[in-house]
Amino acid sequence: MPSLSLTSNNSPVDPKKEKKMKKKIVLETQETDPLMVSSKKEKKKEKRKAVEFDDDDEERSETSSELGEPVNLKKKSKKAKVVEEEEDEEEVKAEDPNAVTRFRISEPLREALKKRGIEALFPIQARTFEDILNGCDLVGRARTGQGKTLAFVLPILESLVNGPAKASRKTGYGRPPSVLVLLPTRELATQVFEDFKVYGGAVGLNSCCVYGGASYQPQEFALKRGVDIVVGTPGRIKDHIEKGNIDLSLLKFRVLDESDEMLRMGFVEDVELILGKVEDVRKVQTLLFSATLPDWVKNISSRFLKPTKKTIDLVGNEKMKASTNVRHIVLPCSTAAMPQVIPDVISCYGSGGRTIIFTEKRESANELAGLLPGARALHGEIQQSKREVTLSGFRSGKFLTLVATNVAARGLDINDVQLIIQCEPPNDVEAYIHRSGRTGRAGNSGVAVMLYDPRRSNISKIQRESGVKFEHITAPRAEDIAKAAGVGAAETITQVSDSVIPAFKSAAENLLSTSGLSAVELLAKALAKATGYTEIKSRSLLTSMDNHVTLLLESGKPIYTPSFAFSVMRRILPEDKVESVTGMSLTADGNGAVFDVKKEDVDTFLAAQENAAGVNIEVVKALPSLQERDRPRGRFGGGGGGGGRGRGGFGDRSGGNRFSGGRGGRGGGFSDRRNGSGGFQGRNNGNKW
Ligand SMILES: Nc1ncnc2c1ncn2[C@@H]1O[C@H](COP(=O)(O)OP(=O)(O)OP(=O)(O)O)[C@@H](O)[C@H]1O
Repeated sequence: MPSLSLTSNNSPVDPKKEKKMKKKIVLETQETDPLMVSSKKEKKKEKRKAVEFDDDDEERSETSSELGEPVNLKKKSKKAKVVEEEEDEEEVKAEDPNAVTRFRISEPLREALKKRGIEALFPIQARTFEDILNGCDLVGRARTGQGKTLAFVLPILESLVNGPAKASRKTGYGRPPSVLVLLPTRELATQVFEDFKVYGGAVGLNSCCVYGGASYQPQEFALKRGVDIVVGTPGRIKDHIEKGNIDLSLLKFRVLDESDEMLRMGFVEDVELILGKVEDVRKVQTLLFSATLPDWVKNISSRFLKPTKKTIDLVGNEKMKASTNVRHIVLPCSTAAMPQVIPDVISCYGSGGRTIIFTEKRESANELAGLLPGARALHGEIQQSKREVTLSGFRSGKFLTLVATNVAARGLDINDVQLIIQCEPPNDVEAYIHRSGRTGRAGNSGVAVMLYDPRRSNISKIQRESGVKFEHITAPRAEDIAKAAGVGAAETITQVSDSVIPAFKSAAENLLSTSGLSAVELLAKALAKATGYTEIKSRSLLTSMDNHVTLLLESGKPIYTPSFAFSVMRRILPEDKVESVTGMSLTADGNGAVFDVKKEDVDTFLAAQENAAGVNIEVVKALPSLQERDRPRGRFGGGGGGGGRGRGGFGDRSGGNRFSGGRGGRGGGFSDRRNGSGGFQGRNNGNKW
């Protein structure tokens, strides 16, 4: 039974309810004031008063009791302690300059935020809130995962229900939208729509999401019925405008999220057409957000935003443009080695959470998803309904590895993504920043591993432009993975019931007496077998290929070309052995060449140096710095081979140019319109997501 206290009119009130009422009054007072409502001192005073009032009441009721005064007093001091603790906690929250209570955010929105565990705004939200609510056009930039979505969702909603946009906003059946949000991908549109649904719903505003690949009818229906917020991809929105389903005459806000991607992808015309439908631009507020804002986007943005626009750039000239919550790692790996290396990278760096693997091409995504146990592919060629099922399965944890093209690079916010693997460095730094930013979100940490061809990859360019200082590692060694597996297996063995011992004891004794191995050695073998190991494969440092070893060749004079290295080897080794060499790369100092040979050929190569004076061949213990070349001939395979044989230095003989390609800059595809045949078809060139 809750204890009752007496109010001034002596009617009994549940103290919990009373406290809530008092709290509400305090919040309401705050709402009437603009930003930081009452000063800290005033707040303290108010609270102190409230507590004193509580105490008085309790004292009155306590003293009116005839029994057990000491008990009651004890109770009171405990309660007072709790109140004090609560007060301290609230003070800490209130002291946070970004506490939600310090902004002009109304009660229902605050409650909705609280339900999702949000009590303070992130810096980009805090820095842009007032400007947006006051009606400014704004360009906002913050690193990935820093909460840019709520940075526009919250002030827009607040403006519509309590702010400047309220007066002229239409309500009722068939109302035209007040807000239009454009995003580059369907998945992202759905995600942002979810936020508008939750927070907009809390203040009585409704939203709808329109994108290609989905049926027109339900979208038309929702638009005709009347909606406050429309979220979608440019192609389908343009279609709806042309069909007369979207009337922008009373639009109050237009938002370009991931603006650089939308404009870069050849959407400039669509976006311009859509934005151009607004007759009186003075009445519309335009907001533009992204983690990356190349200069050319800034220039274009001046066409869409008013000259008085504000720019809040939390990255600015800081060297590091990518997420600072992410460990950025690079690992040399050939295409052929990926199916073996990727599972090991996941076991070493995935922390048991979700992993997203990025490939450049759809076929590579399919192929890799087929090779990795429990992985699914996501790209633009997959039917929309299947794309949605795949993404929701990944979000809900039905499977933990998603192999995706750039369709998943932007904006996607998926819980517990611990690891990002990029199968090759992307062509532009923005793609690196966004892909690696799918982990390490909202203050959490994560790991991004990028696989690369040490001779051709533009790692130093990405490093320079993103400000990331890459950590260089080699593929997890089989010994390390086996060791970790052995520890786990040893634990499970102790859990095996003793009841099995009699059945296996005589076989064990027999083995011990005949094998010539010690008990420990035999047990080690048993653990290996239990974890699926029958041998430990050596892995090349250069290409990460199993059962390959990386060797260094020096000839006593500079080695300027791979052909020269091959010609040196031809003098001392049989042709078939020279032919079997893969991954030929020149060292950065110009004095040597590194390459991979099969494990069983190592001795032949090491012995061959005896045949020529001045030639040195040795096993590489740590990969030296290598010369980087541009990638004119596509990645993995094609060119680069020695001796004019045209064989790929990185030896992807099986798949030709599978992981090659890249995006053709502007005009690369994405078209989620008309035929509904997959949203990322290149319009102007072959950018196949
Ligand atoms: N004030 C906040 N407090 C706690 N969590 C928040 C807050 N604001 C946003 N979040 C959470 O942070 C995560 C990242 O937010 P969001 O997706 O908006 O980031 P972003 O900056 O748009 O990232 P990207 O550049 O990758 O698109 C989301 O899960 C979101 O719910």
